[in-house]
Amino acid sequence: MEILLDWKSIGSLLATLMFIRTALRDFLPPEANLVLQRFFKTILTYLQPKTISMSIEEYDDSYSNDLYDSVRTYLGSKCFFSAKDLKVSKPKNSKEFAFTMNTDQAFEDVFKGCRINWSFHIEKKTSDEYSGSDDDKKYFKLCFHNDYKELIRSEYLPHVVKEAEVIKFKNRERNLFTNRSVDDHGRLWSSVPFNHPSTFDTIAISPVLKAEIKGDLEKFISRRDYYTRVGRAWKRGYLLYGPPGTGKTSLIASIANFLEFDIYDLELSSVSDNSQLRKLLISTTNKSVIVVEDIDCSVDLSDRKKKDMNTDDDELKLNVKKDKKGSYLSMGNSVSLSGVLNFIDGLWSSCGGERLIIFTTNHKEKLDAALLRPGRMDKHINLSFCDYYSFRILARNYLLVEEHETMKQVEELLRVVKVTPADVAEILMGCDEDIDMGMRNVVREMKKRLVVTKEKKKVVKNFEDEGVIQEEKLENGEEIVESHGS
Ligand SMILES: Nc1ncnc2c1ncn2[C@@H]1O[C@H](COP(=O)(O)OP(=O)(O)OP(=O)(O)O)[C@@H](O)[C@H]1O
Repeated sequence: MEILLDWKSIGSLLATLMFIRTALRDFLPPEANLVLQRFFKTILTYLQPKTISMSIEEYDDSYSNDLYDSVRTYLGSKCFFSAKDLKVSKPKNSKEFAFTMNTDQAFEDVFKGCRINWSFHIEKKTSDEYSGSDDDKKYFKLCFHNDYKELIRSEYLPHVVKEAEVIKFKNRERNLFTNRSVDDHGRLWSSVPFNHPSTFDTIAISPVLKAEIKGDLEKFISRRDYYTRVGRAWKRGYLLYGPPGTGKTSLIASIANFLEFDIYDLELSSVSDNSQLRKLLISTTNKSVIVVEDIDCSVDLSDRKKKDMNTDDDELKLNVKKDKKGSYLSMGNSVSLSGVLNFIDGLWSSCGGERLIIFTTNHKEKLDAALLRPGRMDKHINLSFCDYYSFRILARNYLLVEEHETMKQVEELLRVVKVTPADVAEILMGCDEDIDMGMRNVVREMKKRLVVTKEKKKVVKNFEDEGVIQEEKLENGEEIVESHGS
């Protein structure tokens, strides 16, 4: 009954309003009419909701949107306490849990009196040149009162970016080398910390090589205009090769520290296809080092010539990977060699920022010539066994010693015995309070190896006489001789 009355009242109110409106229009002069119209318009505008929204998409014209990345990190740390539906994961090797908002969840943030409502959305995409037709459009949406538009632009968004950087930095510090970045790229990136201690001062390589690398890096980062002028991507490719334990990883950390670049450790064997590879690469930030370690084990790169003939890009899918001994591991990887080569060749031409791509291998000889040709790997850096100069750096780092009575002996032994800097570092580690013991242990280890080498040579000699010798190379590059006599 009450409802009926209400409807009746509304009806009569509307009728009255119509009557007044007609009366006003007929009896008031046009000027007064205009003023009244403006008045009603202002009231209507005032009554309209003043919330405005902005969306922050994952990709901006197919290129990754840095702001999206920052928002994800920022909200990840904030939403734990307030969002009602969270995704939680523990990235492999990470000590931390990662929280992310589920889709269509809301989270309210307050900044300088302004309430900001955040939500996360995923929409099915129709087709996209870069990321493939089945990719989803992901975006964050923020809604706030119109009055705070300027505050959001000039203060809140920069605040989000800054906070995200602090969070990322703390995560790196906490998780050190093993941390994988918590992102929705399938956890393919490992983020390497900025505070890795290896620098050009601590790395044990020859001074000539050190100066050469530093000079090359300095030249590279100062040549933005040059790269723009010649129309090439501002990138440089390094190939670090040498036996295990000679400092390839340490050199990468030294380079990143020197340039103050981020490091992305790309696990090629985990990338499912070329489009994912492309997407990952364009999602890297400017000023970054992209590392593909043990390239010879990641995909079967040596197979190129066989498969390259008369095949198109799709056919060129390599479904194998090898372990360090060269045996084939599980199938399923479908990153093509052409995918890798294409990205080296300049996928980033229009990305702007500088990027260094570093490949490492223990077996340079296994790499395809196409991968080694100039333009793809601008610099090949050989890291080898410990020489006297490198040893002195390690002794200084680990024992704080410049001179010692055994130095001469060490120098002579290093001429004939192959030890890696990692071997020496292992021996010296923990001997900083007993320098003599540290140095003695190094000498003892090298003498042991010398005896073994001499023994082996003797065996070779004997077996050579019997004609049943087969030479092989150990993985660490040390030549050994094994007899396969009957
Ligand atoms: N040239 C070097 N200078 C200083 N330290 C080194 C050097 N080479 C190796 N080390 C020490 O040995 C450890 C292992 O070295 P690193 O991982 O850099 O070698 P790598 O060549 O990358 O080995 P792998 O091929 O097995 O990955 C390092 O943590 C470091 O302590």
